[in-house]
Amino acid sequence: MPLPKAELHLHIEGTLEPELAFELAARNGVPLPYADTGELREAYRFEDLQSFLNLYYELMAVLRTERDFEELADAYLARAAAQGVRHAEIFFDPQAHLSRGVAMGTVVEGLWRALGRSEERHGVSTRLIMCFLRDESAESALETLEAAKPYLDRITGVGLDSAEVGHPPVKFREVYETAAALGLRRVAHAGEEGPPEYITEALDVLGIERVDHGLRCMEDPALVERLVRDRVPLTLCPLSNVRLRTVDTLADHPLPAMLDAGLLCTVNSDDPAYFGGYAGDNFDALRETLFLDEKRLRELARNSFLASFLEDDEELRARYLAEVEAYEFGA
Ligand SMILES: Nc1ncnc2[nH]cnc12
Ligand SMILES: [Zn+2]
Repeated sequence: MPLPKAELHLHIEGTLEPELAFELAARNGVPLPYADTGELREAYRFEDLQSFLNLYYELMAVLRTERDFEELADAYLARAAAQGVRHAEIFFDPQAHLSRGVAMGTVVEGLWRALGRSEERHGVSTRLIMCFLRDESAESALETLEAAKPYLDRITGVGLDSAEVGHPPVKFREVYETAAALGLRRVAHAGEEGPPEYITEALDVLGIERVDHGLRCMEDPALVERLVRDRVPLTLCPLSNVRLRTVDTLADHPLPAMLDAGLLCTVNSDDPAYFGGYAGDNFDALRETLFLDEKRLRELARNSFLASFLEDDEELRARYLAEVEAYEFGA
């Protein structure tokens, strides 16, 4: 039985496996510039975040109907459950669909068909987090939030993703203020490729409650001290960092140093179809390469539930935390 965990940094569009991409391409009559899944997999060699994003946005063209989004989410939930994920807070990128003529309702209702029955079917509770693309304008983000208003009962929070460098958090001050006034939780990618100042700005200006990635905080000791003091969770994605060359190798990953510094770190898969593994694969890789012991692995699992947005169901959080404490490694 795998270690119970929550996944807090997962782009649903990044769970599109090559096989499903080809199936949806055929069903929807969308041409793909790859002969087969093998040739597509060959394209999964990334130089940096942008080279990955180019493929990520290209392949999304196959997602067109509610049924497509439902099947995408259902496939992810099945895989995640098999790797011990008990709770998933799932990002989606509506602007990448709206710009292709796919309506907000198609995306949210499609995802909801899978999420709404996930506890029953997969034993995984879920939340949805709507991300704004930071390389799009602030006006576009505001329009996206407006378009999401009829679906806010299904959306727990907002996030910020896509190309980071050159797109500082301050650009999105207004949309985050509006989101907060609507009662939405706030997270943002910061310090993945961008400098530690973006993390500070996202905390100060956007009022984020969790930092997605946050890797580069280690360059700023005062920021680390603040994150430790305020117990701000970081959603790290180790296999993603290796594939996008944010770290040279997994052995060089700062996660052990971050835990030693007292940071509230969690481990997540980001875009598992592209980066070589789901949540459990990330845990396994850390255990094998960074020699994390049982105490550390349990800490990471505990952190994932502590950092989750389960304030609306503390009983469920307590149940998950009890599962983590009772977990027997090797059993
Ligand atoms: N790792 C990542 N960073 C920024 N934007 C993303 N969109 C999907 N994955 C992402
Ligand atoms: Zn991400």
